[in-house]
Amino acid sequence: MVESSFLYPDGGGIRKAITNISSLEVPSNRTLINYLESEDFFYFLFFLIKYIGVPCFLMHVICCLWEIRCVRMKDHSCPLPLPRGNMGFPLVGEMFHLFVVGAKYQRQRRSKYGKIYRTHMFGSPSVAVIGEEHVKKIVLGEGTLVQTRWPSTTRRILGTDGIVNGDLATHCRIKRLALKAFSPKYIGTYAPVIQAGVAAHVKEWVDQGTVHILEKCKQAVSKTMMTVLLGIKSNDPDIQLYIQAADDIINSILSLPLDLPGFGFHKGLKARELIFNKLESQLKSKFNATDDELFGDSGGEFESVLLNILKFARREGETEIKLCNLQNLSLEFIFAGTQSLQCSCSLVTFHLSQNPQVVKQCREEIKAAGLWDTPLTEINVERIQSLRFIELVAKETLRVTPTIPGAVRVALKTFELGGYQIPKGWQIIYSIRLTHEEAADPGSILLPPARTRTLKSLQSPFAFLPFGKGPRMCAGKNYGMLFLKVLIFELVRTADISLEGKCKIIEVPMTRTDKSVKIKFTSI
Ligand code: HEM
Repeated sequence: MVESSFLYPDGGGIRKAITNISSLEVPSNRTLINYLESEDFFYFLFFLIKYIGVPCFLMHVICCLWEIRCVRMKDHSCPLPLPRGNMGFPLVGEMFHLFVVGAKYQRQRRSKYGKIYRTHMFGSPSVAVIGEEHVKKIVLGEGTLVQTRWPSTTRRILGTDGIVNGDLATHCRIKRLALKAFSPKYIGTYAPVIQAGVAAHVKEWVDQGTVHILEKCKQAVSKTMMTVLLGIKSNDPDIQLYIQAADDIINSILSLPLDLPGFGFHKGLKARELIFNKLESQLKSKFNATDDELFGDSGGEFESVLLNILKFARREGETEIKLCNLQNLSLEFIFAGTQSLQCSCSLVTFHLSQNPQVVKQCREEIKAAGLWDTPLTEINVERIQSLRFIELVAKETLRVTPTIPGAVRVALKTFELGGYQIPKGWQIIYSIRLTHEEAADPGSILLPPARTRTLKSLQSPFAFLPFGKGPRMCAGKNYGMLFLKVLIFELVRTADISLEGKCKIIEVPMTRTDKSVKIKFTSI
């Protein structure tokens, strides 16, 4: 009896109700009226009200209070209303909705509330913004209306002396140097490493026949990035260790900030130390070198992006650069560049597998340029860069399936957007995915690129923004585009590409093929 009242605090009524529910079928010898008047029905009703109705009602009341609390955080000195929307559940806001429903969540909210709506995401009251005219105001408002702010874990792992988390002055100083290192003039110097890497990986995929494409793209991108960006050679005995460290850094960024063994954040800090030590041993001698030594003949040695940045700063004289800036920058490249490029490569391959007509047109372009039979490593990169159709395929992939679906800012002051107020301190999430969708035929799948020339999205600068826009635009855009173009070039020249089994595209937090997706390569 004691046990029974412990389990069923109302003295066994619930047990009875559960038993009644399991035998809910109304016995044939009793009329419905009899059943409704019976004690069984009373228990059933009691169970529903007490254990489902009351908690749901309380939850509803709590959500209403949460909604009121969040809405009261608006700027009362501003006469404009807040955007329409829903603040979700207390504390977690609409994070569950996003992760359970995926990208459909944003589409549902857009059709319900329009192109500007309020929500609660990543622990802050937020406003989601869609559409070129609104997104333009956000991305160009950096420093005046909004600023980029990453979670504290990102700042602790990546550091605050680089582009992503540096103060405005540091951001501008380092970003200018980074953009120079990725300018068309210098991108050509990295091309041979990209071409050799892509050629070797594509050959391996074709030899294997059928591969899990996301995993293979991860390997291809990581190894090449280590060499080109950080200067860690592909034959370094510890290369796998550094690639693993890069993975740990990416995984730790949005983890719980617990520096305890076994936790992602702890792994991230260890990985950071490993890469910092490697760069210190590689770059210290360059920092201590005289101008003659630094700018003299490199003896055919490959010059990485980081080394080029150091050289630009030294050449300019007044631009100061420290080892910590380059160390932070290396982690930022890993964080911002590796995963986005890996995912984009998996998507480009997937789209090629779905569009044989596009593959055929790429082949015709390559043949017309006289590049069909030349080994990839012997082709001058300018020739690949001049292939416009292949470039359109890369852009079209990023338009239809933008790897990074949006970016986050924080309002520096209360301002107006589309007739609504955006209160100071609120988060602004601008959507790249839905801005692309707004500007194009809804639901289109990799349009034949010939049609994309007339597409509004490629003509209007703020309707096509897979790399963002404005002062915070992607620093590695040229590198990413070149990598994708070289990959498309080599894939269509080498093999027929088809999907094996099911197709599954993941849309949150980054757009990519699912790790189970297999692509079959048949040598031609
Ligand atoms: C196809 C691949 C890539 C895509 C789609 C992509 C996209 C983006 C996007 C959307 C942003 C954020 C813009 C914003 O906040 O408004 C960004 C930022 C950034 N990306 Fe990329 N990216 C790619 C590859 C790369 C690569 C390869 C690198 C490095 C070599 C890189 C380095 C960065 C950096 C450093 C930032 C921060 C810029 C800043 O805060 O000023 N990205 N990228």
